[in-house]
Amino acid sequence: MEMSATAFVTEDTSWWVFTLPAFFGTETLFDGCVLLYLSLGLVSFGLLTWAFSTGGVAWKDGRNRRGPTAISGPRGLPVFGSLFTLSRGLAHRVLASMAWGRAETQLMALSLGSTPLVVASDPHTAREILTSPHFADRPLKQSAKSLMFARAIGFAPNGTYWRLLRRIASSHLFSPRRILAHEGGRRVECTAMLRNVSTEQKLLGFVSLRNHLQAASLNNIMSSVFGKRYEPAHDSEELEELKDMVREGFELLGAFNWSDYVPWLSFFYDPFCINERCAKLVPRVRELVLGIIEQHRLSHDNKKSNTNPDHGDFVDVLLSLDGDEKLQDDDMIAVLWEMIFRGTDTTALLTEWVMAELILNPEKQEKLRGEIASAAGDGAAVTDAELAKLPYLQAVVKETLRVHPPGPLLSWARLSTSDVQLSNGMVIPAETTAMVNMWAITHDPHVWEDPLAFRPERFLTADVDVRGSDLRLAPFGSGRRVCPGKNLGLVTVTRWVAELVRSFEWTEDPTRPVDLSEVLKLSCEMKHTLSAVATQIKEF
Ligand code: HEM
Repeated sequence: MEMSATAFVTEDTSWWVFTLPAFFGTETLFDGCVLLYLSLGLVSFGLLTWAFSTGGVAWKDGRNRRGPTAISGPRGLPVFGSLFTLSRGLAHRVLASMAWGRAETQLMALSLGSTPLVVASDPHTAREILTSPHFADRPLKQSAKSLMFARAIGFAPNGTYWRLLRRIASSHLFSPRRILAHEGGRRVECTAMLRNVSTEQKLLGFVSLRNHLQAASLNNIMSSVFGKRYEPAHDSEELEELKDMVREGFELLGAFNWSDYVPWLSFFYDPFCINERCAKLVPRVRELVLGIIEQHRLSHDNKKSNTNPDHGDFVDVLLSLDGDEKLQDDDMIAVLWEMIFRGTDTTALLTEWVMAELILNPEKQEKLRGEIASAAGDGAAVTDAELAKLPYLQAVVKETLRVHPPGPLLSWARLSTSDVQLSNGMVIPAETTAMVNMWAITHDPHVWEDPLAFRPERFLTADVDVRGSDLRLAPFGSGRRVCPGKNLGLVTVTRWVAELVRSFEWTEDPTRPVDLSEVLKLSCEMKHTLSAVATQIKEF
C-alpha cells in the first residue's frame, strides 16, 4: 500500500524535511529527497567554491589568477561576500584598514554579492586603472538607471554618445571662456551669502554655515544651468519643490541598494523602496526641466539677435547645438539634471570642511586672511584670476581636498570592458568593477608625511596638481572620465573661502564645538553641521 506523506510525517519528528516537496512543488517523497540532496550538494559546492576563492565567491574559477601575479583579497561571507562590510559605516576607512592590514594596497579583490570588485589604494595602480581606455565605463546602479542617468555624462557607456557629451562639456559648458563669463554672477551670489551670514549672526549670535553654502550652491548651479536664480521670498514654492527633488535624488543615488549586487534580493528586501521612489521622482523632474527648456525655446524664438553664447546658460548651449551634436529632449533633461546633482553638494560640502579646519586652526585662518588682504587691498574686489595666484589660499583648498576628499572612493566606480594587464603582473578580468580609494592614498604615511595633520604649508614647497595628473591627490579622478566640472568647482570654492575669511573672523562657538566626524552619502560630508561665531571685519 502506498503511504501518504502526511501519515509518514506523524511518525517522524523531522517534519521539515517533508515540507520541502511541497515547497519545491514536487509530488512524491522520492522527488523531495532528490531535491534535498541536490540542494545540499549545491550548498556544499557553493561553500567549497567560496572556501577556495580568495577575494570571495565572485572570484571563483581562478578569475584572480589570469596574470603572473594573483590578485588576493578577503573571502567575506558565502553568497554575500564583503557586502556587510561595505554597506554600513565609512566604507573608505574600512577598505583602507583592510588594504593596509593585508598589505594589499596595490590591488585588493573583493566580492559584493556576485559582483567582482578590485580596490586600488596606491597612486601607481590608481593611475593605471583610471587612465586605461579599458576602464572608461561605469557600472550602472539601478537607481541611476531609473533616474535617467544612463543618458547623462556620468553613467553613459563609453561610446559615440558619451564622447559627444564630453565634447559638449569641454568645449561649451565648462570652457575657460564660459567660466570667466559667469564670474560676475558667482560674485553676486557670494555677496548675497555674506549678507545672509551677517544677518544670521546678528539674529542668533552664531551661524550654521551649511544652509548658506547649500543655498548659494543651488543658486550658482541653477544660474549656470538654467539661467535662473531663486529668491526665497518670491520663489518659495518652486524653490522648495526643487530642493525636495534634489534631496530625494541624493538619497536614492547614495543609498546602498543590496539588489545591485544580489539581484534576487529585490524580491524580498528593498528597505529604501528604491524603484517605487524613483518612479515617483522621474515625472516631477521631467515636468520641471522640460518646463524650463520650453521657456528657453520660446525666448529663443522671440530673440532678434544672438547674444554672446558664453553668457548664456547650459540650456541655451544645448538648444543651440545642431547637426550631429543635436540632443533629444530626454537626453537634455538627463544631462541638465545631472549637472544640478553633481554641482550642488560637492562645492558646498568642500567649503564646509575648509571652514571647519580654519576654525580649528586659527593661526592658519589669520595667515590666510593676511594673504588675501595684501593681495586685495582695501575693499577692492578680487578676480578669480588673482585668487588663483594666492599660494596659501590654494594650499588651504588642496590640503582640505587631501584630508577630506569629497568623493573618498571617487564617487562612482569604473568597469573594465576587457582584461587589463597591470605593470605589476596582475590581470583584471573584463566586467570587473574597480574603485580607487583616494582617501587611503591621501592618508597613507608612505605617500604623505604626517597624513593626519592639517598642514597647508606642505603645498607651498611641493607643486601638486589636483586636477588629475598627480595620483597622490586626485580628488576629481583622472583619465577620460575625470570630473568635467573640476575648474568650476575649484573657482567657486576658492572664492567662497576667500570672501568668508576676508569678511569675518571665524571662531568656535563653545556650545557647538566643531566635530570632524564624517558621514558617507553620495559624498563624504560633515556628520554634524558646522556652526560658528562670525565676527564681521569688513563691509561687503
Ligand atoms: C569640489 C567639487 C567636485 C568634486 C570633488 C568632484 C569629484 C568628481 C569625481 C571624483 C568624479 C569621478 C571621476 C572619475 O571617475 O575619474 C566626478 C565626475 C563627474 N563630475 Fe565632478 N566633482 C566636483 C564638482 C563638479 C561640478 C561642479 C560638476 C558640474 C556642474 C561636476 C560634474 C561631474 C560629472 C558630469 C562627472 C562624470 C564624468 C564622466 O563620467 O564622464 N562635478 N566628479
